[in-house]
Amino acid sequence: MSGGEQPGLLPVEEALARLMRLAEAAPIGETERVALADADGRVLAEPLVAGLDLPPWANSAMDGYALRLADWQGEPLPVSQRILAGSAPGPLQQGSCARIFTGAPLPAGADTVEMQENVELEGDGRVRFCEPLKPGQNVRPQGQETRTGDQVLAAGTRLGPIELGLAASLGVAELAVRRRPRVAVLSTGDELVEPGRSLGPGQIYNSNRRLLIAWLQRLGCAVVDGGILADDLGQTRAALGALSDVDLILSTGGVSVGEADFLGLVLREEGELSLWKLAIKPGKPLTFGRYRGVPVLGLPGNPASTLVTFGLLARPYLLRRLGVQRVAPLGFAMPAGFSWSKPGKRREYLRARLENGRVVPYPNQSSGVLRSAAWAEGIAEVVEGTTLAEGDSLRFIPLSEILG
Ligand SMILES: Nc1nc2c(c(=O)[nH]1)N[C@H]1C(S)=C(S)[C@@H](COP(=O)(O)OP(=O)(O)OC[C@H]3O[C@@H](n4cnc5c(N)ncnc54)[C@H](O)[C@@H]3O)O[C@H]1N2
Ligand code: MOO
Ligand SMILES: [Mg+2]
Repeated sequence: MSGGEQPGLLPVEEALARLMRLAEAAPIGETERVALADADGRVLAEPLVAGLDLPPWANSAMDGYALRLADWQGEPLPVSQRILAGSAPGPLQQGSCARIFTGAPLPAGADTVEMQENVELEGDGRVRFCEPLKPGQNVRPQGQETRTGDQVLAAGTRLGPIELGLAASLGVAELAVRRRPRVAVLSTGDELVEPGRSLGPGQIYNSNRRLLIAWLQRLGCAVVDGGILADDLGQTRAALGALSDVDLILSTGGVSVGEADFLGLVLREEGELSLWKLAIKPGKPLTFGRYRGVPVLGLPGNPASTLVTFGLLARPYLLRRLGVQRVAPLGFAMPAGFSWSKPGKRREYLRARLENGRVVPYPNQSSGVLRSAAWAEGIAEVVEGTTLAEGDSLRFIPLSEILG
């Protein structure tokens, strides 16, 4: 145990490693074929193999003139044809050049293109090449990007705009993807009220439900909205037991040690518990287990704790169940714009911004303050047992890296 670890609290890396093993043991293996238009955010189930060369034929990278360099002695050349993108040119006549435009096929026999800015047109229409020419210049050869049979995307790739564009460039209209994980969202807490209704004494609005449902949908999950679950042992058992057909029950709240924290209790006493109590702030009481065989991830109820634990642990868990290999956010090192003098027992994830190239934390890091995350551009990691002076580097994980 290193100096900063707190006995009984699981280090974050160990928790993530355990969650990854649990995810690998419960893959969502079924696949379906979807149109590219419906594939954004989904996970590729089979490698994408090129069924054609890219480009499919040699073409010009510039608007200009195509010629065969070996046959050219430096003299001005007559223009024997004009080739636009989308046309199918005949072969290049010997002793001539072709007017050609960007993306147009190179005529057979031509091997070099000069851009039009570097030529002069003679009175009789012949083209004088004014600059030295290199063989093959401004030509994009057939198969330069991809050869037929190349694997361009591995199974387990998460599909986004770039991957969809790449598949389209290969003429692929449908892809085999993993089916959407079915995730039930439960918000525990007698104090919770949905927006749109008026607040009674002691009540607050349910923010976690909206936050998690929107995030899960961006992740390609099919959400089963379990609404608000009362702080009641019997109702907790019943709610968990009724969700036998989902891939994951994701709840918030009720995992600490309070007398109304029943979710953790049910898992600890009646289910199987794989992790509980992490060396992470916010997020310590994060709980993972199974209830009647269904995986249950209990996120702490404080909204910033929900955000951090979903982004750093639940999101990687779900993606790994879909076969995605690189799941943990990478972030990057940035200099601190603050100092940290008291080494913590838990790894702290500060909601922070970059200002003048330095990490600046939101002034109120209470785990109940969701506004800190709306202000923030990322999460800055202060490792347990360490101190920081201004200018020391720390990991900054942009929210954009994890939100989706
Ligand atoms: N004696 C101890 N008390 C607490 C400990 C501890 O170790 N010993 N840990 C604290 C930490 S750290 C956290 S985090 C919280 C987490 O508790 P729970 O996950 O059991 O969550 P609740 O108690 O149900 O709620 C915590 C807080 O968050 C609010 N909340 C809950 N759900 C929502 C929601 N859907 N939308 C908005 N806000 C929500 C709730 O009202 C509470 O204020 O436990 C500490 N206690
Ligand atoms: O771990 Mo709790 O999330 O600090 O507030
Ligand atoms: Mg509660």
